[in-house]
Amino acid sequence: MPNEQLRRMDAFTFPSYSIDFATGEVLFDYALTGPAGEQRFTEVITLPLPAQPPSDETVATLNRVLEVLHLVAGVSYYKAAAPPRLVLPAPLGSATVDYVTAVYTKGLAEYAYRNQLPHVLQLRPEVPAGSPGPPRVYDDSDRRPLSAVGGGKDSIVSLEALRRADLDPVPFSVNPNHVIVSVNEASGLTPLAARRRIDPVLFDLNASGALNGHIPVTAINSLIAVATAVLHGLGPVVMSNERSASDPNLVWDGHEINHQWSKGVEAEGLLRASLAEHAGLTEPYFSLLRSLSELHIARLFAEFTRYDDVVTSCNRAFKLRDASERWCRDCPKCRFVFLAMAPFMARERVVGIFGGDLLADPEQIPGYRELLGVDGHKPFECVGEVEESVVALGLLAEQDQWRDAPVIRALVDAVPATAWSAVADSDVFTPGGPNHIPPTYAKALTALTA
Ligand SMILES: CC(=O)N[C@H]1[C@@H](OP(=O)(O)OP(=O)(O)OC[C@H]2O[C@@H](n3ccc(=O)[nH]c3=O)[C@H](O)[C@@H]2O)O[C@H](CO)[C@@H](O)[C@@H]1O[C@H](C)C(=O)N[C@@H](C)C(=O)N[C@@H](CCC(=O)O)C(=O)O
Ligand SMILES: Nc1ncnc2c1ncn2[C@@H]1O[C@H](COP(=O)(O)OP(=O)(O)OP(=O)(O)O)[C@@H](O)[C@H]1O
Repeated sequence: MPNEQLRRMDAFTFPSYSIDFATGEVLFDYALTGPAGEQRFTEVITLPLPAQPPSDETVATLNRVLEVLHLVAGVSYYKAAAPPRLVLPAPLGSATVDYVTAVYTKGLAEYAYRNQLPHVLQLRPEVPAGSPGPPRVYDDSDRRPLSAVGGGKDSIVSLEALRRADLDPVPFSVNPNHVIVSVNEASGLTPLAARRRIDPVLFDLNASGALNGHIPVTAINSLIAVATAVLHGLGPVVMSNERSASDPNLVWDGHEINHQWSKGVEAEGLLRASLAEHAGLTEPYFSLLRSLSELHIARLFAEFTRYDDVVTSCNRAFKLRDASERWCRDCPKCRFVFLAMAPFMARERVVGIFGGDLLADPEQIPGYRELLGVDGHKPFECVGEVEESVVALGLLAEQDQWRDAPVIRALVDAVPATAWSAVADSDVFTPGGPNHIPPTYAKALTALTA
C-alpha cells in the first residue's frame, strides 16, 4: 500500500483473535481503515504448551489475558499510520481502558515526539457500551514465579535473588536469541519460551517509508509472560525493571516523553489493575528491582560471575535483523552499563565481559558527556539517571585501576562543580520509591541487598 494512502487512514481496529490449543498459536488481527481502503495485519504469538491440556477455567482466564494482549500488541501496526481513531472491539472496564489508553499515548510518546504527531498523545479509544462481565478470580500468589529474562544484568540479578530465596523461578523469554539461550544455560534452570512473529507486511511498509518509531515493547512481553504463567498454572510474573525506568527523558508540549515508559512503575500499576479487573488475577505481575537504581543493580550483578561470558545488555544484540553478536561497544546502553559495572569489578573482568575497554577509548567521550548531563538530554535508551553516572564516575576516579584512563580523566574535568556537589549525598544505593513487590518477594530482595 503506498505511503500516501497510509497517511489518510482514519481508524485502527481489532477485527478478531483466535487461539489454537493444539499448537499454542494465537492469531491477532488488526486493520488500518480509511476512505482509500484497508490494510490488514496478523501478528502470531506461539505460547509454550503445558504437558496437560488446560482446564476450562484456565482457558477462560487465559482468554481474558489475551483480550488485553490483543489490544496492546496493536501498537506496532497503529504506528504505521497513526490514525485519529482507535476503535476497540468489545466493552471493557475502566481500569483496562485506562491501561490501553496509556499504552497508546504514553507508550508511544517518544514516537509521537520524534515524528511530531501531538495528536497521538491525546488519543482516546472508542469503547463499545456494555460490560465485559466479571472474571473468575484466580489466586496465583503462592505458585512458582515466572521470571522474565532479557539477557542483561537486571534479569540475571532477579533470577539469582529468587533462587537464593528458594522461590524456584522459571525463566521466561519471548523470542529468545542466542544471548538469552546462553544466559538460561548458565543459570542451569529450565526455561519456557514464547514466539512472536510480527506481520512481515509491516517491514515492507517500513521499507517504503511508513511512519515508524519506538513502541512500548515491555508491555507486550509482559502480557505474553502473564498469558504463559496462566496457561502453565504458575505464579506472578517477575520483571526486573529498575527505579529510573520511571523517569522521563524530556517534556514536550506539556507531556513527559519516556523511552522506557512501559518499564516504569506507572505502567506496572496500570497493568496490575487491568489484569485484576479483566482477568481476575490477584498477584499477576511486579518488578522485583523496582526500588533499586541501575548502579545498585550493577553492584549486585558483580557478585555473580557465572554469567560473565554471556550477559549482554546492548539493545543492538536484540534486533530482529542484523543483530550484533553481543555488546556493540558504541551505543548509550553499552557506555552506561560499562560505567555502572566498572566500579565494582577488576578492570580485566569488565573488559572481558564487554570485549573491549570503553574507558580507554577517547572516541567515547562525547557519548559519556551526554550520560553525565554535560551535553544534550538523557539519550532515548535504557540508561540510568545522570546522578548515577556521576556517582559511578566519582567512584572510578578514586580507584587506581581507573584514575588515569583517558575517558575518566576527560570526564572528571568536564563535570561541573555543581553536579559533583549535587551527588554528594546521593541515595543511589538506598532502595526507595513506589513498588508493588509482595512481602515474600520483598524478603528475597532484602536478603540480596542487606
Ligand atoms: C532492537 C531495537 O532496539 N529495535 C528498535 C529499532 O528497530 P530496528 O528497526 O532497528 O530493528 P528491529 O528491532 O529488528 O525491528 C524492525 C522493525 O520492526 C518493528 N517492530 C519491532 C518490534 C516490535 O515489537 N514492534 C515493531 O513494530 C519496527 O517497525 C522496527 O523498525 O528501532 C525501532 C523504531 O524506533 C524500535 O521500535 C525497535 O525497538 C524494538 C521494539 C525493541 O525491542 N526495543 C527494545 C530493545 C527497547 O527499546 N527496549 C526499551 C524498553 C522500552 C519499553 O518501554 O518497553 C529499553 O530497553 O529501554
Ligand atoms: N525477550 C524478552 N522476553 C521476556 N522478557 C524480556 C525480554 N527482553 C527483556 N525482557 C524483560 O523486560 C524487562 C526490561 O528489559 P531490559 O532489557 O531492561 O532488562 P535486562 O535485559 O534484564 O537488563 P539490562 O537492563 O541490563 O538490559 C526486564 O524485566 C527483562 O527481563
